[in-house]
This record gives sequence, structure tokens and C-alpha cells, in this order.
Amino acid sequence: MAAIQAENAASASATENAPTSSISVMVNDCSGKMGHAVAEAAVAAGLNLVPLAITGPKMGNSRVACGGVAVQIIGAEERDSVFDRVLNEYPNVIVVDYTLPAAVNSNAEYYISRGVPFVMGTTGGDRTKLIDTVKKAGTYAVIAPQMGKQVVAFQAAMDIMAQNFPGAFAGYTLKVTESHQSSKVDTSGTAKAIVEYFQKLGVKFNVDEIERVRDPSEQVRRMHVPEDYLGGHAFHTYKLLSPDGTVAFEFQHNVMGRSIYAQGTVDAVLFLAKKVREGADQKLYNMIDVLKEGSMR
Ligand SMILES: NC(=O)C1=CN([C@@H]2O[C@H](COP(=O)(O)OP(=O)(O)OC[C@H]3O[C@@H](n4cnc5c(N)ncnc54)[C@H](OP(=O)(O)O)[C@@H]3O)[C@@H](O)[C@H]2O)C=CC1
Ligand SMILES: O=C(O)C1=N[C@H](C(=O)O)C[C@H](O)C1
Repeated sequence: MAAIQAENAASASATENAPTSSISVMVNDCSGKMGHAVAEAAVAAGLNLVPLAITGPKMGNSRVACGGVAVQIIGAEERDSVFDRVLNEYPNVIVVDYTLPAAVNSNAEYYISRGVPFVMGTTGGDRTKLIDTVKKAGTYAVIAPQMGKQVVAFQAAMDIMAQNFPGAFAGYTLKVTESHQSSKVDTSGTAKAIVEYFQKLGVKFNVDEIERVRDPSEQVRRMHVPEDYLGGHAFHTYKLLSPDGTVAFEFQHNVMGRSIYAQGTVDAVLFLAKKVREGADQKLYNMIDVLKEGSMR
């Protein structure tokens, strides 16, 4: 009995929330737009921001201020020595990755090789390979193309609809339009994920058919993006039309700025740190898992 009580006490303390200041987070690359927003949100939430970050090869050698922390930005060619130092000084670190689609797979493989838990917010790359690699390795990770709580809730609702009513929209035509800042190189990962739900609902649509709007003048004129947010927005519209044209549905989520994703990423870090502390059996999560557990503030 005493042994059981001791065991329960130990597991209870493992599941208690640790003080945020005991959680260290390394943000690659916090000189990028999302990385910077996440690093600032992490500091504001009381997390311990590691003052070192990896950027693209040969692009290092600068310093970026993130919420009052001066972070040294180092080129990917030096990542071995940087990670040696980080893992030595911050053994329980969680890495956040907001880099570029071309770096997703190799960065994930690198974090796995160093045995470090990570939150992958970067979109694109070979997603099937990414998930397979992480599953095989058994490294703790949260991977999601969308971190914004309310958009994740919309994804979760779409997931429930697709699971419960497969084929409900068979025969309907779909038009998907996404507008983002002109610097965005890939088609929205969120839009691709939403299309998967529509496919399960019976709609014939390929992700190549998603319309990407990247021209700032068109974004203002046609998409009604406020000029202040041309450098950071995500305006998505999904329009469904019945075969005879008599029934129409329209879903829209328009996000200005990046704070919704930055906050969600901090939630993902806190969630993952807890899973690591608990030694959870499940290692790979998405943001619907984080939302379902009530872990989004
Ligand atoms: N999951 C989510 O909710 C969200 C996801 N995103 C995704 O985040 C990603 C980043 O977007 P954003 O911040 O706007 O892009 P940015 O171009 O502003 O930032 C990307 C940064 O990554 C750096 N980088 C390039 N290659 C590497 C590498 N091999 N290792 C480390 N750093 C590297 C770039 O450096 P340099 O410029 O020197 O090459 C740059 O600083 C995109 O995939 C975007 O879709 C964005 C918002 C929300
Ligand atoms: O690059 C962005 O900005 C965004 N990327 C993510 C995506 O590709 O869906 C999430 C959001 O749309 C913002």
C-alpha cells in the first residue's frame, strides 16, 4: 500500500505543471518572422529562451533582441558545436523550428539525431517522410502547419465532420483561395490540411488547385487585406457548391499578424515539456492533441 502511495505521489508530481522558468526553449530561427514572434511570446510567458539559434547555412553571425534576450544567430554549418553547448547547458531544452520548407526534413532529422524534443511549425517539405521519420525515431514532437487555437478548433471540427459523415459533400465543387505575405514560398500547409478533410467528405479536389495570392495590390483590392498586414496575414476561403448550383457553403478564416501562432506555439512547448516530464507513451502529437487536452490558453 505504502509503495503504491509513493508511486502515485511520484507520478502526481511528474504531471504537475512545472514553473515556466524551468522550461528552456531554443527557437530556430528567431531572426525569421515567425521565429522572432515565438521567441518574444516565450519570454513574455516566462520561459527561459536559449540565447543561441541556428539560421540557414552561411547566414549567421548576427544578434537579435527577443523580449530583452540577445540571441546569437549562428549558421547551420556550425550546428554540431551549438547543440553540444545547448544540450550541455540546457539539458531539458525544447527546440522550436520556424525555418523554411526546404529545411523541414533535414532539421527534423537533425533534432532526432540529437535526441531533442521539438515543435515543428515550419510547413512544406515531405510531410509523409517527416511523420514517418519522427514515428520511427520515437522522439517527442508536436508537428502542425497551424498553431492558432481557433483555427485548430476549426480543423478539429472538420476532422469530426469528415470522420462522422464521410462522403457528405460528394459531387460538390470546391474552390480554395489563400492569401499570404509575398515572402511566403509555399502553398499554405493549413489549406492543404483542410483540403484533406474535404477529400474525406467526398469532394474531388487536389492541393495543386489551391489558389495562392501573393501579389500585394491584389491582396488589398480583391482580398481586402489591410495594408498594415501585407507583411503578415493568412486569409483563407473555402467555397463549396452543390452539383446543381442551388446550395453553397463558405468557410473563411482571416488572420492578421502572427500573435495567434506565437501563442499557440508557446502552448505546444508547455504541452511537450509536460509529456516529456511524464514520460508519456505517445511521442508524436499535432495541435488538435494539444487543444483536446485543454492545453491551449
Ligand atoms: N505552424 C504555424 O502556425 C505557422 C507556420 N508558419 C511557417 O513557418 C515557416 C517560416 O515562416 P516565416 O517566419 O514567415 O519565414 P521567414 O522567411 O521570415 O523565416 C525563416 C527563417 O529560417 C531561416 N532558415 C533558412 N534555412 C534554415 C535552416 N536550414 N536552418 C535554420 N534556419 C533556416 C531563414 O534564414 P535566411 O533568411 O537567412 O535564409 C529565416 O530567418 C514557414 O514554413 C511558414 O509557413 C508560419 C506561421 C504560422
Ligand atoms: O507562412 C505563414 O505566414 C503561415 N503559414 C502557415 C501555413 O502555411 O498554413 C500557417 C498560416 O497560414 C501562416
